[in-house]
Amino acid sequence: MTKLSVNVNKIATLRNSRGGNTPNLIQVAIDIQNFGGQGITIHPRPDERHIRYQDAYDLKPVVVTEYNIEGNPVPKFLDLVLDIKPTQVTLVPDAEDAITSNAGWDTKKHMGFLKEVISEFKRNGIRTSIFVDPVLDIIEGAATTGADRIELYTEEFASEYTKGNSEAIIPYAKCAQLAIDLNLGVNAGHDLSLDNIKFFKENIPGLLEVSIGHALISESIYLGLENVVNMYLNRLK
Ligand SMILES: CC(=O)[C@@H](O)[C@H](O)COP(=O)(O)O
Ligand SMILES: NCC(=O)COP(=O)(O)O
Repeated sequence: MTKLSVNVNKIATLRNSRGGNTPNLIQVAIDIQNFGGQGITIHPRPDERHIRYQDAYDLKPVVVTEYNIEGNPVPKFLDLVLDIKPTQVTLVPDAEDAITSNAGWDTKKHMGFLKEVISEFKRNGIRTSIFVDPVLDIIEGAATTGADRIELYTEEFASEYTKGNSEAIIPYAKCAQLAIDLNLGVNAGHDLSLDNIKFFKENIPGLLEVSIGHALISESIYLGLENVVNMYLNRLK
């Protein structure tokens, strides 16, 4: 079974655009779970342009499914995650000025650092996942870091699939199989959508979880949030 974790960054973006509390991020997270969502993902960024650090704390008591916090493990992020102790932390090597995540870890180059932060999170009972491009060497490195899971960075797949190139799935399927052979769980995310999720799910072995935000919230403008959550759940069966 593949779990759907809904990334609520875009709800925070909309809220912040007016400075008040509409839409109410906490209520949306509660509703998503009531609609069947199996997890809530946030990706706070240092400039707090969408998720604020305080949101991460406010969400903690209401996320009764899986709480996944993503981000670059700079000291402020490390402190936040160790304090909140979510179900899972996903480490993403994003630059401060990046519009959105745009690359996975070079697991060989950053091996020492990754081993250190991963062991600290694991000591605190937090499941660890690292965001990676679909490259076999990188997956081997991920296994050596001690991470529990990888999150496959799916931007390239999504963009190629939209152009009709369904073969773009091949490196992802190979990397997922290698991860399984190396005892790593497999998550995926970035630009997954109602259009590509079924094909992705059907072709990736052992897919445990997808985190989806940008497309899901955009689709909800037309189709409604409850409906869209259920459309994803149907495609992930
Ligand atoms: C790691 C990943 O792919 C997502 O967390 C994505 O980066 C969402 O972040 P933004 O909402 O800031 O684009
Ligand atoms: N980890 C990916 C995520 O949380 C959502 O990415 P996107 O759907 O907003 O591209």
